[in-house]
Amino acid sequence: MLAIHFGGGNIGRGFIGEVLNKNGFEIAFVDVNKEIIDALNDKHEYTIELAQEGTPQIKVNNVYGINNGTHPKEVVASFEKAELITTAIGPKILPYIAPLIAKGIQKRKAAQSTQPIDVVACENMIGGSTFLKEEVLKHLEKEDMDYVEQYIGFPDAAVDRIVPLQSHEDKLFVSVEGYKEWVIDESKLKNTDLRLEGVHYAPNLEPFIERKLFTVNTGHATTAYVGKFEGYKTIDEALKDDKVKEQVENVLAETGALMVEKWQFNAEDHKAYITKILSRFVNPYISDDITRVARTPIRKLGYDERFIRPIREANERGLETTYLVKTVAKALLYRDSNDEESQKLEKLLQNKSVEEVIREVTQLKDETVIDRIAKEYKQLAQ
Ligand SMILES: NC(=O)C1=CN([C@@H]2O[C@H](COP(=O)(O)OP(=O)(O)OC[C@H]3O[C@@H](n4cnc5c(N)ncnc54)[C@H](O)[C@@H]3O)[C@@H](O)[C@H]2O)C=CC1
Ligand SMILES: O=P(O)(O)OC[C@H]1O[C@](O)(CO)[C@@H](O)[C@@H]1O
Repeated sequence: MLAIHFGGGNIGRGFIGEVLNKNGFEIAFVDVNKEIIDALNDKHEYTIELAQEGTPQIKVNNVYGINNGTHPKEVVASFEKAELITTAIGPKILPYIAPLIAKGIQKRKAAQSTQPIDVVACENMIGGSTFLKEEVLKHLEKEDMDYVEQYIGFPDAAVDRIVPLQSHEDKLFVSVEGYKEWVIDESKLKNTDLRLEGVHYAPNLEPFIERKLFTVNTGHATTAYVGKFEGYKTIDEALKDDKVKEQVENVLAETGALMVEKWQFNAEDHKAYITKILSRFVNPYISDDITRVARTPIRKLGYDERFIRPIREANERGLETTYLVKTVAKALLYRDSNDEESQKLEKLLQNKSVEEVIREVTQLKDETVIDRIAKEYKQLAQ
């Protein structure tokens, strides 16, 4: 059984690889990072270490690498015998791998394969696989459409495991937190015979992905933007400051109220979920750089992303958004000289009014919310 996984980075090796290996798959990691690909082809195995007491290790074997930059045809050829396709490559990169996936699908069609297969995007975004499908369809012909609809599934998914930026002498070694959650929308599966152990199949993914994105990712990003504003470098360091911690708790109370109202999560259970998530952020075995969690602020300030969507949806329901709005203002002030989007944001704010920048970046139409964010920003920027 072969699985093709796009993105041999932290979550690819540190989570998806572990699950696929446990389920008996041979894994072809597709990546443009030559060092990673060469190491995979040299060793055919790697080690995951759990960042918890005793630091237990897990071996992942039966793996190899394909460099899609230099060997795209090899990627396409491997689609013929693959039984699962996954990605963990970053939302912005999905359009760049879409042409290869389209060619791979055409390869299966040419081989008259009637074995259904699923393409699962494991990215931090709502509707990741659906978005990838739209990108893939752009590279297919009209006559391919029936084949895609019949045999190729793009079920959305949510993945949750904290894997910080890290660097080891062994390029494949990866340290991850013990906690893990991978949920796949079973309603969009085509290969319904394949059920991965370690994956939860949900008839309706939306509550899971929203609860995860608007708690783990909103909470983490709040820690990062507020923490950076207060002068910290790492997530755990920032959360030791009560000012930061309180803002994170207040933000999660706001998104929590929305989740409880929208999806009828039990309020007490949701409180316990928040407590669990906060304890993961301060895991003493992990040092997570603020720059990783805050990366690409323009994307994170997007219309359907971790701040703006809860603000919009809470407003529609008359719920509180004071601390979400305060955090967006701090995100606008986030600066990292190595982050292109942060640099772009700074330039935008130098050349346009903050109201214009908020409209452009968040796509918000509600002028009252735009004014509230702008007011907070102006106070902070003084
Ligand atoms: N690190 C984490 O804790 C988690 C990350 N995620 C999501 O997983 C995705 C990947 O995140 P990480 O693994 O942290 O990032 P990463 O940077 O460690 O891994 C991404 C990999 O994609 C490769 N890549 C970039 N452009 C490529 C291209 N055009 N073709 C082939 N490969 C390419 C990079 O070389 C890298 O190895 C993101 O969407 C992230 O939001 C989701 C849950 C947890
Ligand atoms: O990967 P993104 O979307 O840039 O956001 C980083 C977030 O993703 C995670 O790595 C996993 O959900 C979190 O630790 C962090 O909040």
